[in-house]
Amino acid sequence: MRSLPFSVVSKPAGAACNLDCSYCFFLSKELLHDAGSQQMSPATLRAFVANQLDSHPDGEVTLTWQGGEPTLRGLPFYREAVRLAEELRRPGQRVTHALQTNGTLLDDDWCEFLAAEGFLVGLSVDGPAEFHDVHRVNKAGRGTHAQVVRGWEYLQRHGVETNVLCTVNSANGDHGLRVYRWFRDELGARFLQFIPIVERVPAEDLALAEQGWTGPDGARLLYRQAGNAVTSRSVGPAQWGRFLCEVFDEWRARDVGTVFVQHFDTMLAARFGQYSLCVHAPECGTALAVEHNGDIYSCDHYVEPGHQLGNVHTDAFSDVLTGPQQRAFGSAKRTALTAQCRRCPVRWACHGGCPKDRFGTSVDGEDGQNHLCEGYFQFFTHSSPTVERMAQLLNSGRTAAEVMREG
Ligand SMILES: C[S@@+](CC[C@H](N)C(=O)[O-])C[C@H]1O[C@@H](n2cnc3c(N)ncnc32)[C@H](O)[C@@H]1O
Ligand code: SF4
Ligand code: SF4
Ligand code: SF4
Repeated sequence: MRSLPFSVVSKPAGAACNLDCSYCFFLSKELLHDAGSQQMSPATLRAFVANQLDSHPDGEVTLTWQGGEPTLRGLPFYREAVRLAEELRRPGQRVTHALQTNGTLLDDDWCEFLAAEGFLVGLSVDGPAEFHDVHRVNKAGRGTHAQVVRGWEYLQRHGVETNVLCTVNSANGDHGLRVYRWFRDELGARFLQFIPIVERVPAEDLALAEQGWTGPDGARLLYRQAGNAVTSRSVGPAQWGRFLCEVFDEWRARDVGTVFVQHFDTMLAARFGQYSLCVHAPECGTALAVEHNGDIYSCDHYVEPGHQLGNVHTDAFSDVLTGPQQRAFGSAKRTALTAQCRRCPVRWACHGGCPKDRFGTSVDGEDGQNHLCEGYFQFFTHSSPTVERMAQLLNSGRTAAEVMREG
């Protein structure tokens, strides 16, 4: 059978984290497991790596570590992961490594290793301190900006390839230009990804969710994609659209070809029928998540009962991907589009957005409209003429950056 291209994020330290970001529902996922260690065992690591390699017999394999905070699993675990990949890979198979981190525990030892092994690192930063420190706090509730910037500096000093992941939320949502310029001019970042915070929650759980998923009596709530209320930490639909438009205008005027913003690259690729971001692809279902105990889930945003597909010890990734449950999960993204989406002029770029955010009502009164639709529509409509022009330039053998000279 032909192997499907797919990706997996895995959680070597489970949902454990040294921070307590107020919008982070991933922390609640520890409730899925019995109390005890959330550390991925050597046996599960081996099964995970072998399963990945077996399911990509001829392609390139990326081992992506996430969390919780994956650096809590310690450097020896990753040295072993790299060694195992080398031991188990077939001739001609290439293995690359990626780590998504809050950056606060990075030091010279870590960064020397990450550089030597060619890791691609995603670093979470929500812009300048005045915004970042609102939500990205440690267990004592203190902002973590200074530690994250120190982590960035270690990464730079050792030449580690780094992407910045910036969530867009209630604190920074009205400041797209300031955030973008800070990344470009003060941090010196060149690869940026913006993720909208949409903390969807049933109305009856909203009060608890606003307190960070733990009530005064210590009651905890397992986060699920359910309900149609959102926390006050979430970005608003129009705010999300304005944020992206502000960043786009600055990028289009100055930075095409020198700063890479995932949403803009994705849009240009979609113009050529290629989909690099599941959120704006016609279908999804090829981005799996693996918990520390090896349990496999449909997607990192659906680590919840009802979406478990198997376990790395017993089920091949290639089988769970092509099984009926996951195929239905992936194609529902297309088949469940509302009539408003189906006739939308920017559907080619948007594709209705992520199913987890489809809890709004369409203009026709139909359920299942993306909560962020207004913002997506605004952004994709605003940027379409420029993207179209870039596509024309590329088709005529020129560079997309030439669009900047055209004013
Ligand atoms: C869950 S963290 C795990 C890795 C690491 N601890 C970090 O912060 O980068 C992965 C990414 O998810 C983002 N994230 C956290 N809470 C989120 C939420 N409610 N919605 C969308 N993304 C979220 C984080 O900001 C981070 O960029
Ligand atoms: S550092 Fe990452 S895992 Fe930890 S609380 Fe923040 S977003 Fe969540
Ligand atoms: S549910 Fe959303 S995040 Fe998950 S694979 Fe589909 S589009 Fe991507
Ligand atoms: S912009 Fe709105 S209507 Fe258009 S495809 Fe996206 S979610 Fe659907």
